[in-house]
Amino acid sequence: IRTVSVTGSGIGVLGDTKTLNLDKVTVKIRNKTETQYQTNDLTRSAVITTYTANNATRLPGSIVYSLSQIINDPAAVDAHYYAGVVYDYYKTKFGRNGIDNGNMTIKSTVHYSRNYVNAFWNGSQMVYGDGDGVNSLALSGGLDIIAHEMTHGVDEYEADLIYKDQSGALNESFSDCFGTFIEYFAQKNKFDWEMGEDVWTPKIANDALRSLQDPTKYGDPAHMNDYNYTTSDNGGVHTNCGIPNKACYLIATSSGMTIEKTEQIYYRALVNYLTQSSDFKAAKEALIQSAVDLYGVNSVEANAVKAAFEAVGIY
Ligand SMILES: CCCCC[C@H](S)C(=O)N[C@@H](Cc1ccccc1)C(=O)N[C@@H](C)C(=O)O
Ligand SMILES: [Ca+2]
Ligand SMILES: [Ca+2]
Ligand SMILES: [Zn+2]
Repeated sequence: IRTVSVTGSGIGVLGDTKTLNLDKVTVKIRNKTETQYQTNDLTRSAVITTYTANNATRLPGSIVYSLSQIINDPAAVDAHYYAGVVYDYYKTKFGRNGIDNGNMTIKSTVHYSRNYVNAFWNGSQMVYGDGDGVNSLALSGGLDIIAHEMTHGVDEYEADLIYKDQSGALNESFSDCFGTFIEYFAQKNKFDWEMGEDVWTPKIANDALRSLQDPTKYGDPAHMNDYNYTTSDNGGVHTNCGIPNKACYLIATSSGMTIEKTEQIYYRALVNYLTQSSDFKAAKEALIQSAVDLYGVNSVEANAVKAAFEAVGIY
């Protein structure tokens, strides 16, 4: 087997052409050799490998490859390309070496199951469904979704927030916040405070799965008074995240604040202060302390964090 890094391309879920870093491998199949261009990106300090489950559920499945430098699998094209974008974000903004800060291989699997309208981090890798064409297109087509999933990986090596009730809603919220920060970093022209909009309900315009700016737009709470006490969805982690999500939006859009300052505060809290059992109040304290560390006691930044969490009912 001989491998060498080459540049290829492919069309993404939304029909756009993306340049891809591929691995040109000569394999022996019985008594003949075949040259494969595999979705294995060796150009960064962390290897990025993209697999297909071929609509089954065994993980990671098989590496996506082509006999030419064109990858003819839109879901794989976007999963492969956007994983690199998210790696570059964490490296550029915080000097972080990928998911574990040790340049572990970044693995994604696309075409998981059938008509699967979801995506997840399974503790070791990212997994994406194809959607069902009505509720969503293939989920790897949304950069904010990929950033959401890869941030779960980062969380696992840092705070490792328990995926239940308030710590679980925080876990979801940090993934939504960094999903939004990363969309701003990479696609300022497509930046918004909503989640999944690029692939959500192809037949309906201007909608998304969640909004950080106005969680109530999609039926999620934006204040502690409306916290959903439920046992479903691990204590409503995908709805109650609206409360810290709203706080994040308020922080970033407060006077004197920027997304660049907000993401530094959030990253420092995730790495230095949050723990597995942190609840919303602990998150408020962690984020205020992070802002104090970075910008000073009683700073505009620290006060913006305090005011935002109080505005959503967390004192
Ligand atoms: C087995 C199901 C596991 C769901 C948990 C994953 S991390 C998750 O939160 N997935 C995101 C995907 C996403 C993200 C942003 C925008 C759109 C969709 C999620 O929010 N899933 C929703 C649909 C859910 O599981 O309720
Ligand atoms: Ca978005
Ligand atoms: Ca839509
Ligand atoms: Zn999630």
